[in-house]
Formats: sequence, C-alpha cells, structure tokens
Amino acid sequence: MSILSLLHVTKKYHQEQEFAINDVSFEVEEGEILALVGESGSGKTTLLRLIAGLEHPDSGMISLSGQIIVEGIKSVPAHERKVGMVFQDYALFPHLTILENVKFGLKKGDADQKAKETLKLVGLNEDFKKYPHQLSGGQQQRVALARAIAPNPKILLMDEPFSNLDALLKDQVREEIRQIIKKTGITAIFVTHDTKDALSTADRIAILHKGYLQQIDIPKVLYENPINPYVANFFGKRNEMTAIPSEEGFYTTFGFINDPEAKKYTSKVKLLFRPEHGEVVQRVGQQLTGKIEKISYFGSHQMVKLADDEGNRVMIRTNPGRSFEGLERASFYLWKYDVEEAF
Ligand SMILES: Nc1ncnc2c1ncn2[C@@H]1O[C@H](COP(=O)(O)OP(=O)(O)OP(=O)(O)O)[C@@H](O)[C@H]1O
Repeated sequence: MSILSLLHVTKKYHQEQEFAINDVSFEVEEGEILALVGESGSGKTTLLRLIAGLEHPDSGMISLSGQIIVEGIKSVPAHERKVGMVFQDYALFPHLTILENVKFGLKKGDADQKAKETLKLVGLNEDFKKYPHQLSGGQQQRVALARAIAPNPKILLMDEPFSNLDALLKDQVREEIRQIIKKTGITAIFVTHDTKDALSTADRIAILHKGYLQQIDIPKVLYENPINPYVANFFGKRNEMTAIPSEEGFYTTFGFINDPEAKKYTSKVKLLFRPEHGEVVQRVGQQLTGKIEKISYFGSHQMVKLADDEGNRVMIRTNPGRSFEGLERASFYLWKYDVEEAF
C-alpha cells in the first residue's frame, strides 16, 4: 500500500529561470526505503523539502498516509505532517546530552522512557549522558536518527545521511542504518549523490535530472535496464561498440560475435555493455580481441583497457588474480549487451 503519493509536483524558485522540480509524480510504499539520486542541482533536496513542508510547490498534489497535505494553496504545516528529518550535519544540540537530544520534541510523560528505548534501538545503550562531541560521526548520526524516529513519524526523510562519513565507516553505517529502519518498519526517503549509497541501501531508487524524474525502480533494473543514456551513465561507465549485423551475428572492429538475434537488425547498431558484462580470456582465439593499453588494479577487481586497430577502446572488468605479464593482446567475450540502432 502506498503511504506517500506525489502527483504532477512542480516547483520554481523566485528569480530562477529553470524549474527545480518539473511535473514529478511517484508513489512510495509503506515500509520502503527510497533513494533520491541525481547530480548537484537536479532537485533532490527541493523534493525532500516539499514533502517535509519546508517548501511549497507551484502546482501538484502530495498526500501522506491517506491525507492530502498539499494541493493548490492548501498546505498542512511542516510540524503537523508527522515527518521525521535527519539533516546532513545531523543538527544535534551541542549543549544537550544525547538523551536530552532525543527527548527534544517528545511529549512529556513517557518522553524519558521512549527516548531511552529508541537510543537502545539504534545501538546506543550506555551513552545516554554523553554530549554529541564525545561521540564518533557514525554514533552522532544514530542519535540524529533516534531523535527523528522517536516521535513515531509517518515517514523519515534524510538529506545526504552518509556524506560526512569516511569511506571505511560508510559501508558499516549504511548497513546499520538500513537494519534499524527495517526493524522499525518505517518508510524512509534519503537523498544522495553517491550511487553506491543508493544501490546498496535502497529498496528503490528515483533518479532526477534537471528537475525531471527520469526513472524509478529497484536498483537492479536501474543498473541493468536504464530507460535512457542519462540513467545508464549515472550508474557507471557503459562501453559502446559499433557493429554491423548479419544472419549469424555482429561484425565489430574487435571481432565477430555469434548471435542469431543480429538478423533482426538491418543497419549499423551500437552494442552497449558495462565493464562487468564481459570477461577477459588470455588465449587469443575466436573471441573478440584487443590490444592491452592499460591494466588498473582495484583490489577487488582489475580494469583492462583494450583497443581495436582504429583506436576505439573498451573497458572490461576481470578478477584481481589474473596475470597479463608478457601479453600484448587479450581476448574477451561479452555475456550481456544491449543493442541500439545507430543512425
Ligand atoms: N532557496 C533557493 N533559491 C533559489 N534557487 C534554489 C534554492 N534552492 C535550490 N535552488 C535551485 O533549485 C535547483 C535544485 O536545487 P536542489 O538543491 O534541490 O538540488 P540538489 O539535487 O539537492 O543539489 P545538491 O546535490 O547540490 O544539494 C538548483 O538549480 C538550485 O540552484
């Protein structure tokens, strides 16, 4: 069941020429974690602020938990929307203990118990009396999360929750935050410009470009079946190879690919594939072949740059243990590629 629904939401800031958000419609299911991604200025934060009630759209409708919160000039004020917010810099009160931070905004009465329960839920059992500066970045973020979820909001909104963490901590925190959110069953939307954050943490991803929603789907679909080149390239490099179709397969400048599907095409095509959709094989044989130009080692894998005789290049990902010593050329095969008509 959908808990949040946006219909034709549009927003333009005064004095600005372009729309920050342009005719955006989507729904979020109860208990789902949605990532909003896009390059800088694509409208991610504006969209989050529209849902939170910190901005008002020029047109469109937003409903939360069956209640219309925005339509025309009607707008339920931010503090009545029951939305939990976690800000990029956590926005904790430095002069309050972490217990006092979480109690802030809770109704008196059971505030103390509720705050302690929520701090325990986020894994902070013994630090109630500490001040924010006495905690690590990851712990501070969990306090901010506890403060946001303690009042039982209908939805949790997080602006760049992982951007202040170093790379090592980030992997761990992403997993912890996902688990806490899933344990509470709360619906969450987070903004990120990091594709790794989105692919690893979200149930679905919405990608924005110049205020337009490009595609919204599960990570695997966005990565493997992008709706347009913008979405495809946002999630990492795609190789392009020009090919001539025949009855038996595709002729390319790297060699011939046996594929009966090729006969469906009548003129020149482009084969599009990600580096991990191929595999390098050392034996130069029937497969595609290229001159080894560069090998980059990344610990978990290697990237091999291969060139044809005309100077076209492709990148193929391979396992970290493979040795290319003494080799000038390498062969590779593709186990997956998209075919696009080339004009
Ligand atoms: N308060 C504002 N006044 C005027 N224009 C604004 C304001 N806030 C954002 N914009 C403009 O709206 C567009 C979308 O901005 P927004 O901050 O929503 O993008 P973003 O995707 O969150 O970017 P970033 O990743 O850099 O935070 C941009 O062109 C930006 O310049």
